[in-house]
Amino acid sequence: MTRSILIAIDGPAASGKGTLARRLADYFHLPHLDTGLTYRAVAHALISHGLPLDNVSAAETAARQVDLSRLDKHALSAHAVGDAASRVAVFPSVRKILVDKQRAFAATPPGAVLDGRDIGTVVCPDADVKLYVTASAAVRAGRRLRDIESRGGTADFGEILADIERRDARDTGRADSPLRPAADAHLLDTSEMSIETAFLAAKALIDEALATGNTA
Ligand SMILES: Nc1ncnc2c1ncn2[C@@H]1O[C@H](COP(=O)(O)OP(=O)(O)O)[C@@H](O)[C@H]1O
Ligand SMILES: Nc1ccn([C@@H]2O[C@H](COP(=O)(O)OP(=O)(O)O)[C@@H](O)[C@H]2O)c(=O)n1
Repeated sequence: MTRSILIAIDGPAASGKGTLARRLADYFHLPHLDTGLTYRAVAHALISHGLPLDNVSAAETAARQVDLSRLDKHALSAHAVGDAASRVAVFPSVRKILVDKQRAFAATPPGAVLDGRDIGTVVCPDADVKLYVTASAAVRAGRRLRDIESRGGTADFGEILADIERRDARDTGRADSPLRPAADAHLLDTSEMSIETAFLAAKALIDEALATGNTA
């Protein structure tokens, strides 16, 4: 019987963690969960009902209704929904509801790849391998701008950069589960890496950790 493999990937907005997580999940034949979508789904539900993002009890209700098998990446992908998600993500009661669902996903054989902000530190502290993916804020803003333009939208680089820096500050500065690398995470700065180079670097780290049993 093959053992379960759990890969935890964290990092700031537009660092490339989702792209990397999908490639690794495909390569290692593991299910993938983009945990950012769970926070986006809560924010999207509040916005759709015209409710303020600091309505904690409505956010808790929306969090309870999140169904991991029905997360609509396309509907939740807007840049503004990411910002709104980081506002509901500060509430510990909302986090607890979502983290319980994320842990259940991670605990199901044959393992999984999860990406987010607190996977290596809080959701799956016993993951086999932990990666912390970064890139400079300017590189990340450029990537997000290209994302928006590729969907036919327009945006200003300076505004996207300011949004990214504000979100970084909110995610690293919150009291509950702030964004930070786990002590045993492998750091991967993709500022100067192509998607393929980042994938090969991550795969090498994971292959080595699994072969030596020297997992995170
Ligand atoms: N190493 C890379 N080099 C260039 N572009 C990248 C790289 N990694 C990801 N991207 C692109 O940057 C954008 C953001 O990547 P994504 O994986 O969605 O980031 P995150 O999940 O961290 O928000 C996507 O358009 C993706 O194709
Ligand atoms: N595990 C996670 C994942 C996302 N989040 C929050 O949800 C927001 C949106 O996450 P995301 O991963 O979809 O954002 P992007 O990196 O795709 O821009 C983040 O800015 C965090 O505030 C979180 O707190 N914990």
